[in-house]
Amino acid sequence: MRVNRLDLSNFRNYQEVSFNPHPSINIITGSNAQGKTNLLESIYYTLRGRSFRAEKDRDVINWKSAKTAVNTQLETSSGKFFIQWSIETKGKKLWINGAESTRSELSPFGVVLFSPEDLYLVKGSPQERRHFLDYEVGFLNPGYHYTWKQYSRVVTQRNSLLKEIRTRRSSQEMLEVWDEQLYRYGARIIFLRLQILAKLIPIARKIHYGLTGNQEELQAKYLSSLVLEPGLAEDQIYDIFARSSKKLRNEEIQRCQTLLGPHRDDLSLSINGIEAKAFGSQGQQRTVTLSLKLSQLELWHYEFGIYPLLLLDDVLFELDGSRQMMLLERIRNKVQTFITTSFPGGMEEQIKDSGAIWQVTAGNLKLKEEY
Ligand SMILES: Nc1ncnc2c1ncn2[C@@H]1O[C@H](COP(=O)(O)OP(=O)(O)OP(=O)(O)O)[C@@H](O)[C@H]1O
Repeated sequence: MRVNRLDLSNFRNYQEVSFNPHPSINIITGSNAQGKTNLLESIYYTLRGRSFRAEKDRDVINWKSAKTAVNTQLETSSGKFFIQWSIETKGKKLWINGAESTRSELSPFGVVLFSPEDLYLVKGSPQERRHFLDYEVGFLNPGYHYTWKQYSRVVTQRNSLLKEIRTRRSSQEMLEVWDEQLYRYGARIIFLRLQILAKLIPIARKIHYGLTGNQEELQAKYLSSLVLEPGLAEDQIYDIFARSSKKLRNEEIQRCQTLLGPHRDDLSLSINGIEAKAFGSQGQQRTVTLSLKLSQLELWHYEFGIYPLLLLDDVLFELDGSRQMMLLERIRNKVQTFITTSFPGGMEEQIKDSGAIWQVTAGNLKLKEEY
């Protein structure tokens, strides 16, 4: 899958810009605050229908304008697609090949982003790792998001009810209704997460081993708030969830909180048997994140037969030379990649025959060198 052309009109600090990226590696360079990340953001927006950093859609509209347009010509193994976004303060619209469409119709088009914030995947709270499981790999199963939304709703409602039972001494009868839904959606989420991880982890381990010159072994394990043995079916997880939850009923009422379930789970990540969060160096944590991100690419390819786009925002050059080389070898002529950096020194040699360097200056983009 690749972007053949991107036209931006009043997107962040770009007024009118056309970009015909290289089919393989694109290095976007320039001083600070020139628009490198904004360019990546526009590509991400095209494919996900939201920004990876703006809280509100209107933030991406150029300050001097009332609306922005992002038009992208995309090519995949199933054909050519023209994706148009029009974003205004009052709302946004999407057209795919001229027909008004919804965001969910973008699901066949994949994009994997690695930005500095993603380092929290290793060093952040369990919530960051659950976010990875729910938003970044959950999409591989079409029913995942629906189940996850239903589950979140049930947890919120159940927590309010627990509070009511405690403060107003209401009857516990209503809890039964929510409990059944909690176990059903919860067991499904855990089951799907385990299924996805069973595919993702072996790929990530292999990539990590390669990126570290066969020096480091990555271990990743799902940490559930329930006591689960390997290989359980969904209804077995349901039963364990129900049994364990009933034992905690009184404590849940006292604390007004649902204490068990996938919203309390985590993913443990270690390198050569040592916990990456507490003991990994910055470079090691970065490599673990990169291995997980690259395994997303491979998993997507395995499931759908095409590689998504890869966006690396300010992260490649924090890796040492050999890890950079290994990364570029993996993606060269296979994955269309966009890499931002203020220091492209030495890249010319590495992207030989397979990339281009672009210069961004105050919202203007120009081809610096093509290889
Ligand atoms: N809605 C907007 N309209 C106009 N300009 C904007 C808008 N939002 C952000 N900017 C400006 O865009 C500029 C470039 O931002 P961007 O984050 O892309 O920089 P960058 O080149 O990636 O820099 P760095 O190397 O520091 O990460 C900033 O100076 C910012 O003020």
